[in-house]
Amino acid sequence: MNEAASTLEGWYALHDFRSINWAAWKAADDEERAVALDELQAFWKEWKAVEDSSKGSTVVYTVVGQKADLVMMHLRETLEDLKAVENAFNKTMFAQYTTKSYSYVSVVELSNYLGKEGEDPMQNPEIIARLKPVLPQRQYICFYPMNKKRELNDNWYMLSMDERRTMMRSHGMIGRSYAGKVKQIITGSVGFDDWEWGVTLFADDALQFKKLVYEMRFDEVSARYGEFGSFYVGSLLNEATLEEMLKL
Ligand code: VOV
Repeated sequence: MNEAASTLEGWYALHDFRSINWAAWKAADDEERAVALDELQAFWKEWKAVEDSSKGSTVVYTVVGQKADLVMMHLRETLEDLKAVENAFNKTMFAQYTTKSYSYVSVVELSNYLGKEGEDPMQNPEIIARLKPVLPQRQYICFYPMNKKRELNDNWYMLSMDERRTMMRSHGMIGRSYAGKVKQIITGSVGFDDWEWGVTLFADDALQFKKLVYEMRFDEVSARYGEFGSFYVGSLLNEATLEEMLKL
């Protein structure tokens, strides 16, 4: 049997995409809308408290285009915690004015391709911080799921560890040239969702997503072995910008 990469897992992730039912939102009266918004703002404060107690992290972004209107990305310690936050949102008044567009379940993952020999990664605070990250509040988010191919001639999983490591090194070099411009969070979803990984990128300049993803398309690991799902892009929401977005 070929050597599997060993992986480290951190917080569980839920990307929860919702669309706003504008007809229902507009049909509600002022008081109903105010109650829904208040409840949502209170809920948001609870997410912040979870983050302050280092038990998870949440960010909320708009989604541009018709795939969804917003995405709540939650990181939590367990799948039960993720389900609880999803349920709690579903029970809010605001949720009645939304429909479910898409969701993605995964877990923050690091692989050992570029790890240092002989080092126990769990003793490295940088690794721990990457496994349980506070999600960045950059202006833009980009999310897409992906696989590595398992076709007869292009089967990632039949390559030797050395071949995969060489390609991942090249991948990492391209990624590193975007340091400070794009922050990536890779979440593994084998056994959890329809694709093998979720890729979540954060940047203050959305064009850097295009440049990075395009450049990676020429790199063997993506050019030859990458398969990609739908892309979602949007901008950061906070309590104030959410209110602005929902104002009639
Ligand atoms: C912002 C830049 C950036 C940087 C610095 C970066 C670096 C690295 C390193 C060092 C490593 C390996 C160790 C680890 O950390 O796990 C990875 C791992 C991974 N990556 Fe990456 N990646 C980036 C960015 C980045 C992008 C944009 C994509 C999407 C690919 C594309 O074509 O659209 C991606 C994918 C992945 C995946 C799916 C994995 C897991 C592969 C596996 O087989 O296990 N990644 N990645």
